[in-house]
Amino acid sequence: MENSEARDSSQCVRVAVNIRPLITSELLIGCTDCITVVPGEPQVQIGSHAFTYDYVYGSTASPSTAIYDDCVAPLVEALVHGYNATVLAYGQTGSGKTYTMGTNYSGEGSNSGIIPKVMDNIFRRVETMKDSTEFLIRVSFIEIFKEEVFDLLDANSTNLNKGESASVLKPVTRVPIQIRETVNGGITLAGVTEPEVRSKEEMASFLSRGSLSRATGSTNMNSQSSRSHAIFTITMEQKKIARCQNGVTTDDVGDDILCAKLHLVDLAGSERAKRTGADGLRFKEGIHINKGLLALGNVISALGDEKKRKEGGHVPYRDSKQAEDSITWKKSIFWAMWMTYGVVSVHYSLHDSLGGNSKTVMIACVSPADTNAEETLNTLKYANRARNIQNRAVINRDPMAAQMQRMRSQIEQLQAELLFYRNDSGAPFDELQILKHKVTLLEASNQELQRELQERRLTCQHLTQRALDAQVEKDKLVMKIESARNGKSWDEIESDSNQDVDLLKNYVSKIQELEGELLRVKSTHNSKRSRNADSVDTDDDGFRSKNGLFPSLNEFSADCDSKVEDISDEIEDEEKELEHSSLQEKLDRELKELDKKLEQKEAEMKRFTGADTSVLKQHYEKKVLELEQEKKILQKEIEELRHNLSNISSAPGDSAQKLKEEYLQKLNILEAQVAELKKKQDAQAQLLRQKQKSDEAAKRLQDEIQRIKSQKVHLQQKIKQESEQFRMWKASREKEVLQLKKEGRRNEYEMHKLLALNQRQKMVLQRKTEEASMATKRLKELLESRKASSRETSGAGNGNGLGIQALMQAIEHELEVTVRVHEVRSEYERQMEERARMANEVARLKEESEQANLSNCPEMMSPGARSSRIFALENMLAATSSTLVSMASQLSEAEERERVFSGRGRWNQVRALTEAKNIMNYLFNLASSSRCSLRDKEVECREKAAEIRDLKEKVVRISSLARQLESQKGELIHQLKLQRFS
Ligand SMILES: Nc1ncnc2c1ncn2[C@@H]1O[C@H](COP(=O)(O)OP(=O)(O)OP(=O)(O)O)[C@@H](O)[C@H]1O
Repeated sequence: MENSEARDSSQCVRVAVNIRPLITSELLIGCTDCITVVPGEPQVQIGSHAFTYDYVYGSTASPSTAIYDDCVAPLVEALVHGYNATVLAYGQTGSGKTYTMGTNYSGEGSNSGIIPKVMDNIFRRVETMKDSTEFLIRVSFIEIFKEEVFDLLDANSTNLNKGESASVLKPVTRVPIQIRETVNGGITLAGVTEPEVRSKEEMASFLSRGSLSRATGSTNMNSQSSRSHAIFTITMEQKKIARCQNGVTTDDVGDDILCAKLHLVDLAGSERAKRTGADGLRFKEGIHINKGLLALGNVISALGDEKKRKEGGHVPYRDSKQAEDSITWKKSIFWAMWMTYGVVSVHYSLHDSLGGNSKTVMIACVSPADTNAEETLNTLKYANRARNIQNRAVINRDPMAAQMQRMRSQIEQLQAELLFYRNDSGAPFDELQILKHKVTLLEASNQELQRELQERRLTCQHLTQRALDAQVEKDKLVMKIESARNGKSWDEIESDSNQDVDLLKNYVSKIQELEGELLRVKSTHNSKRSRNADSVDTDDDGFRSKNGLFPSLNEFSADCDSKVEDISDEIEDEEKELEHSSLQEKLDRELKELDKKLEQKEAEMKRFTGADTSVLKQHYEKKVLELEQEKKILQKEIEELRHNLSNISSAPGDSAQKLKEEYLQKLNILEAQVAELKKKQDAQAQLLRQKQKSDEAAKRLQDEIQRIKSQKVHLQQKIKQESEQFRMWKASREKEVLQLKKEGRRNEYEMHKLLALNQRQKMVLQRKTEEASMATKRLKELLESRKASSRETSGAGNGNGLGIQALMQAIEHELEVTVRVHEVRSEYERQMEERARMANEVARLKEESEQANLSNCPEMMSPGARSSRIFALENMLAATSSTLVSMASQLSEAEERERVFSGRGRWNQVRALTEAKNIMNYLFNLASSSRCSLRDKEVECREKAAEIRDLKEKVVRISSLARQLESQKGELIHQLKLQRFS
């Protein structure tokens, strides 16, 4: 069970890079941002180096506030599940480690930083789980200061009272904690204060108490520099609460006790004494800090080296060979830290093996300033190596509880097996079988789905490729047709097309890119246009890709934005003109329509007014009257006839009868005439009504014509107004353009002047850069040759004559390299000083210009001259930046090789080289400080040499004298002997 857990949770150390913004002190000396973050990728670039991490924050990547959610929250979750976890902030001094970790917590309200958020999250989790789990939470807060461990929560040895300045340390009153080795190879910190905490507030009070006690000091690079490595540890023990069911305590939760630790580490920052301006106590602290960090770097290197990891190579947990061999290991704090605090805390049984029982996140904090490029590069390299460290986090159970758990699961397994062998078809076994079967089925279907997915992916790729090929093929054919039309022979076409295939492919992809860009520009244009003028018909179909294959159409890369901005002015003008012309068109169209309507209405009107309606009316009315009178006369006649008829009918006789008939006939005729007249009268009345109606219609028509006419006038006015507005706009625009052209000419002249100045300055800069690059090139060569010679040395080795010769050669190389490094570094520092001077001048000039603007006082320098000077200086500042970064890169490489070289364990060689280097450094110091005394010494030496020459001459004379005396003596002895014989 634990093994599988261990395998599951095996993972690399995750690394996040946090780039803080440029701070005021950096901006004041003209620093620029030298780190680029690849958009959308966790990748950073500095100079020619590029690194990829798990996360990158700041400098336009994700905001730093997201660090907690992305990197730390999962670790808090892991802690609750029983895993050890570590968050480690690493980086140069002043790079923002304390800010990021929130280690300088000073109470409520200061909630920025990781630790306050961790506290909050832990207690929220505890609150949600308190019904089912019992928690015991403890905290400890220690610092490693000058290779000693101090307890920041120990009330007796706390070196500071609240409010006391951090820089007034009283180390005498603090007693370091003893580091003890445990039986199983681990180490413990004896008697460290580990109080239990029950609430977030309680935990926060311990954090702020420890923060106040932490050793801090002021340096040139950070006014509140942490001088120690601080580790805030939260230990969480948890046990499931047993529940009572029907009066019986259920046993299913077991005796599982989980105990895990979360270490929040804020390391002291690496520093260069020269840049921090550290001396005395600070300088010594700096040495300790750097020494510890170097050891840490070596551990990270070794752990991140895959080859070493596979071979089970040596990991220098302790900072030197001697430390590993002797009991001084206690002083090697990094070993202690790594081992105890889980960052890479090894499986104790494997002692020096690689990886640790912890889920670890390293936050590499960097400053983006180019003055810090060298240190930033070193931090990025270390962070990159740390990514390769493999940890194997396991759930930390109480050993006894874990044993019990193991035994319990073993019993369960045995019981299941027993049931199986007895062929007992009990329900739980059946259930188990069913579940097993289900799992198998699900696994099979999962596999099937994955296979299908894979196939689909392949098909998709295949289809995309085919579509691309088809496009190429189509273009090829179009080209062939074109060539055939141009009268080329078939062979020529064939050979041309073979040559053109690659070209075509390139073009297709190029077109693809360009279309993407065009579409993007077009879409921006369209969106603007649609916002500004609804009536404008867009014709963007032509710009739309005819081929849906190209995914690049959807990619709107950021670099297009700038182009769009550049042409947006032009587009605006075009838009305005388009808008105007389309409006004019629209109004013209409307006007034409009105004219047409008017014509129609007028034609209709004419039809009405064609005949003289009043005459017609009079005529009809007259006619009606006449008919009326005629009718009356006829009716009167009828009346008379009726009367006569009645008279006659009463008279007897034939004649009366005849008259009666005659009258009756006449009456009938008259009545028919009256009926006829009545009909005519009705028709006339009908005509009159119709006439009235048409009059009304004519009136309406007249009104409408009137309305249309007024509309037309209104429209004409509008057109006139619009044209006038457009004319005015165009005039103002032309005026503007003229002004801009004038200004442009002036600027061009100014620019020519500046360019000439810039050219001159560039030449100076180029010369300087060339000098610098020559130096760095030479350094590179030397580093290369040193690498080669170190290989030779290791090949020859073993103390024989050749080995010694090679060693001597290596030492010589080493010395030469040291000299070059020294030269490059002084050039680097000189450049930085120069840059700071330029930045000061720029700031001064800007301030002067502001003051001149405000007070209107006579200026010391003309504005043109000042702005050209500022421009030139800013150009030079920008140019220096890249030189600085490249030099920093060379220096970092030199340092890196040095580290690798010294990390190889060839102690004799290293010692010899170190001594030689010490002598070299000593000589450098001596040379710079006592050139005058050397001259005196030279004079003295010359005098002494003259003395020696005199003495030598004397000696020669004396010895010849002595020889003469000797021969005289011999002669005398000879004569004496002869005399004696004679
Ligand atoms: N993300 C950030 N945003 C704004 N300012 C920041 C940020 N990170 C750091 N700073 C500022 O940078 C300065 C240095 O930060 P900090 O003290 O955290 O650095 P450090 O790496 O802990 O340094 P040292 O190793 O010397 O202790 C502080 O003034 C801090 O306010």
